[in-house]
Amino acid sequence: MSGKLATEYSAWQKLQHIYDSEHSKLVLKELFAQDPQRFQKFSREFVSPDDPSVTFLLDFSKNLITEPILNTLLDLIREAQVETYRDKMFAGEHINTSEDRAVLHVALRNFDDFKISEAGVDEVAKVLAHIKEFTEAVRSGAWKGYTGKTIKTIVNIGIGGSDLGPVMVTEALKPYAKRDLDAHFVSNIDGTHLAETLRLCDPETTLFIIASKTFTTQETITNATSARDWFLAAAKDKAHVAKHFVALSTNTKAVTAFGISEENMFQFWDWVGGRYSLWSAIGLSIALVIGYDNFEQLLRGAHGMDKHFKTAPLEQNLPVLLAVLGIWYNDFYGAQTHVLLPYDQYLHKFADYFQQGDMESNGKFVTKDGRRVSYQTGPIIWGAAGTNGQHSFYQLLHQGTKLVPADFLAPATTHNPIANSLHHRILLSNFFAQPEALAFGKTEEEVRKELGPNASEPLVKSKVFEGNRPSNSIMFPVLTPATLGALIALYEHKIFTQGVVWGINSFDQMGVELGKVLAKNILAQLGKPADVAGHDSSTTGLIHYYQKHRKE
Ligand SMILES: O=P(O)(O)OC[C@H]1O[C@@H](O)[C@@H](O)[C@@H](O)[C@@H]1O
Repeated sequence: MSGKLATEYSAWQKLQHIYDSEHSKLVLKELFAQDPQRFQKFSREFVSPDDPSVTFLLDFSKNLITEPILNTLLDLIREAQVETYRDKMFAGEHINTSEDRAVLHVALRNFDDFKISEAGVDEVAKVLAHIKEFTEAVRSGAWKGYTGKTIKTIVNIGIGGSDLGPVMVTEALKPYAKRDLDAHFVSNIDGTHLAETLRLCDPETTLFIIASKTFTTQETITNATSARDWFLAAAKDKAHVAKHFVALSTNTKAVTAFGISEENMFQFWDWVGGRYSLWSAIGLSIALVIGYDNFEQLLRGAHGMDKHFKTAPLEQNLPVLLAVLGIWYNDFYGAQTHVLLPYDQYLHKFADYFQQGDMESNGKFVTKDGRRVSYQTGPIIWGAAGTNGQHSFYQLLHQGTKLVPADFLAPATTHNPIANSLHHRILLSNFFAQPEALAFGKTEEEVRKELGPNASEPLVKSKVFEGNRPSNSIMFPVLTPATLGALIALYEHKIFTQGVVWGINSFDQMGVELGKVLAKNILAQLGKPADVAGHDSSTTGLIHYYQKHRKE
């Protein structure tokens, strides 16, 4: 990010030239046939520098690249000074320029390796100790509710980054969960979300965790207030709130104004972005569910990836490799989306999580110095856990008209080896088969041979798979807290790397503000038709329809 538009880098121009002159010749079937070493050349094994059990394989050989293309993509990384900006991030420089903030989620999982001087970094260990002490008290039953009973249910109330990370990780690490502690997550302002959750809760045994970096988010504060009203309807005395409500926030003033005392508040800092905050106090619900030691393992796993990202040479650097492959398709092939396909039911929220992680970070059309980009920035992220997607949207992946680069992820060992691991073998056979089918397809000739001479032309054509559809495959031995931490950090740093190349600020989210302001204005006008003013005819018509038909 040298103040240049990405298109101004000479490596970018070279890549455009390569794409224009060579892309029709980049055929996976041929590339594999020509080079028996292709898998060896284009796969890397990550072994955490901190813990050799944290390891995974990235196979990126089924991508539309050659060695010269990869080298040119890495030249782009050099020219955009990604390593310099990476080091600035790790050093605590204020690389979030629009908000004048450091970007230090890496400091939340640092365990003393990197020296970072930024206010608050020296308090990380203290907050972790608070999380440890509190989670142990709740999990052991020492923490009692207002009638002396132990906590059986936790309800995290938060939205966006104060929800998606805890939801994704508690789902992913269920094998490590305390099964007699129910965890619920309420995010939507739709009263249905809270009402249906409260049906499952007993005020005497429920702990509410109010998670909000700003503690001003309309949805969260409204849900928290209604939850407190529900609680007080049973508990009567406001003094009991202290045993049933804790807050995770950077805003002490608003937390205490809400009625939660400072000792029940878990602090974090403005240098933790919402979508990078599961490592902070926002992870309290994770620590409650899986226990503090496992939560720390998650952090340590991420730290191992941080070290790798910071020190590994570019051609070995996994986040960098994923980033350049994404740029190749996004900016040269014109792919609009990127699909995340974990073959692990425990990772069924992984794509939802990185929808915010990636799209809120890199969905931007203005560079850091205010120029309109002339190229594509962040892709649309989507996905679902395998094999479900195969019976739904994979048709388009295989035979649609769009190029959809895919990441397949799977553990070699399942936590649930039922039927002698038959389920897992079937799952993995699909995990191996799908990238193979995408890459190599099925020719017309093969279809004809299969159908015989009497097959109709349309039938033959409809059964052809053109192939040449790229994917990455990531395999790991087993989904442990540390492995998950490393995987999340892998994608975080991929997003960072792409943001630097595109010249955008990956760490603000100005695009979420306009809708909030308009909604606030409209809320004040919902009373009667005469109050509805200042809108276009469509918006006015919609509000009038609501006013005519509502029954409250
Ligand atoms: O944690 P709080 O402050 O409630 O924010 C919750 C979410 O709000 C949204 O508008 C975005 O800005 C997200 O990045 C953020 O995670």
